[in-house]
Amino acid sequence: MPSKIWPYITPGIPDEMFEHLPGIPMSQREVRLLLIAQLRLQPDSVLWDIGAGTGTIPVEVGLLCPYGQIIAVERDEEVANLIRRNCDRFEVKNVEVIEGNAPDCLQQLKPTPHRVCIEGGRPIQDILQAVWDYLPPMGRVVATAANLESLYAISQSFSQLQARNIEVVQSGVNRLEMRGFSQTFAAIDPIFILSGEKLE
Ligand SMILES: C[S@@+](CC[C@H](N)C(=O)[O-])C[C@H]1O[C@@H](n2cnc3c(N)ncnc32)[C@H](O)[C@@H]1O
Repeated sequence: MPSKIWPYITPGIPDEMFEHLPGIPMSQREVRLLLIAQLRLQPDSVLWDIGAGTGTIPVEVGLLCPYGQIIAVERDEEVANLIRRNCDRFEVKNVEVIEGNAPDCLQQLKPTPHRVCIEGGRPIQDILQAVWDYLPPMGRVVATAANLESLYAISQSFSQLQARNIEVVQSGVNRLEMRGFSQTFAAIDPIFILSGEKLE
């Protein structure tokens, strides 16, 4: 695979075009699309991506929002370097990668965000509470949950924070695959995507 891929029209970059590391989770393309739609981005949005993993969101948003700034927060040094390599691969220049543990590292992030994506970090309630203090009125948070406990925790936090326009979507995506001699539909792990806005 070439080290640089350019140009690429987003959104919806195929998963295999990113460099991945074994054991490091990444948002699957169709789920990523739902998540990006919920962010409701503008060309100059500032996005914090907390628990940025493989860096698929920073790459897609960096390309979609040419005047935007993306701050990718990742606690693991090796994974943070993977995000940098994926940004280089797509020649994305408007992403800054911060190695740090949320929520402790959030106070050092500049500028403050219009949009926040949360896909990693526990306890999720502490991260949501911390993020809320940095959001402007009408700022949006999109958080994902892979299990019932996370769904409940995020939902409860939104309620405590008095988030407005809360939406919850669960993905249900099947992809055609060859299994032996048969073409079979295989399910992608369903994910809950929750979003909410700060009123004031
Ligand atoms: C599900 S993955 C994110 C996948 C990503 N959206 C992608 O498509 O590549 C979650 C990531 O969050 C990171 N993480 C977990 N807790 C964190 C925390 N408290 N602060 C920063 N990063 C964290 C993990 O190291 C992991 O790489």
